[in-house]
Amino acid sequence: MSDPMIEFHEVSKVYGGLTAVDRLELSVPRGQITVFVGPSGCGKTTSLRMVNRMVEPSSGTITVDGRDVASQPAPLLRRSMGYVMQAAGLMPHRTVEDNIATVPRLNGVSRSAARARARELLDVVGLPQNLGGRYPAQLSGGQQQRVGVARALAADPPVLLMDEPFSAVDPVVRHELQQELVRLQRDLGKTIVFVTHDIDEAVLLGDRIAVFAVGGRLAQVAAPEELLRAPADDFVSGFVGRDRGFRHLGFYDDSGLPVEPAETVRAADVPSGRVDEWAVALDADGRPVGWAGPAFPGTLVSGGSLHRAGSTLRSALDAALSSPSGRGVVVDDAGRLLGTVGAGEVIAHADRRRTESQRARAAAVPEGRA
Ligand SMILES: Nc1ncnc2c1ncn2[C@@H]1O[C@H](COP(=O)(O)OP(=O)(O)OP(=O)(O)O)[C@@H](O)[C@H]1O
Repeated sequence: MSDPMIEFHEVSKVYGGLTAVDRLELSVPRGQITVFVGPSGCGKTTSLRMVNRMVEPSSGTITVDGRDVASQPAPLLRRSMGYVMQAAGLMPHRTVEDNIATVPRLNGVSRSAARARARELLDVVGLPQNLGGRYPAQLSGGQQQRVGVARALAADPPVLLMDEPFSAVDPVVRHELQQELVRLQRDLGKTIVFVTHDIDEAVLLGDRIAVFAVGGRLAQVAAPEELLRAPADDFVSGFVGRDRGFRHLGFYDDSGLPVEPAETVRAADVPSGRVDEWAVALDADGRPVGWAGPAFPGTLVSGGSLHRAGSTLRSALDAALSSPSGRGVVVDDAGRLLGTVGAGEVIAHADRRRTESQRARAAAVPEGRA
């Protein structure tokens, strides 16, 4: 690894007779998101907490930016890294602004400067400034998690440790928070270690994924694409799941995927009209709002998911499979209809892409190593 930010050398943690983390050897690259994933009780949280000395290792060493964490006072070390946990962990009797300002205040920043920074950070995490004067209980779960992220960023630490930060919010908000984290990471270039037990979240967020197995053993570290393509052993392939082939479609964009022109009908005409074949119903701006079908005269049938041109084959296949007509609806960035795709075409295309990438990999392997 060219530029590690955090390194675990032979790190173990034993509680009584139980090995929570077993001789962990791992490098976390600078400026990327590394995800620790694995089933419950396999040592992910313990490994994360040893980085900022919330938990002390039984043996081994951990370095951050080349310095042994054991050589630094634990309270200072903790303040030098952002930490976000599942329940946001906000102080209930302090306003949002004061919660965010906590670490800068501990670091000696004046109250007014710390509050100004807090207001700036509300913006960074996508919250309106007027929430700054509220108390945590007056926010939704998703808003509280955003405040938790803002608080972790307040002292501009190079490292963010995140322990299942989005697991308590509903799936829609969770997806929003995940997208935001990817954006933040791109903009701020932090080194992020993110714990989850959800392989989908790991694949979505991780530049690299470390899969932990029961007994605190590191089973595999790899980029998401490699993890799905070549799980190291039965445990990893079982954990990444039977539908890993389907997930893999998320790594191919839709370039070259043939999009067919679609029959269309104006949504306003559907109630009276009859159609001979499936037609996409469009609003006045050319945006799909459903389907008209021969077996459903006069009815606007709700559509499936929409596939935005340029996104992945996974999204294209989902659009096709969720569509009442069997044709996935493809739209442009403004949400206007471009055409349709069928599931068979997506799969045939995925097959072509896979063959191409296998050929490219084979060509890249030095002679004698294939
Ligand atoms: N303070 C503690 N005292 C004793 N045992 C502990 C302590 N903290 C964790 N353990 C044990 O160590 C093992 C690893 O726990 P850890 O919380 O790191 O797992 P995890 O992978 O993060 O699990 P989860 O996904 O459920 O949070 C578990 O068996 C747990 O019961």
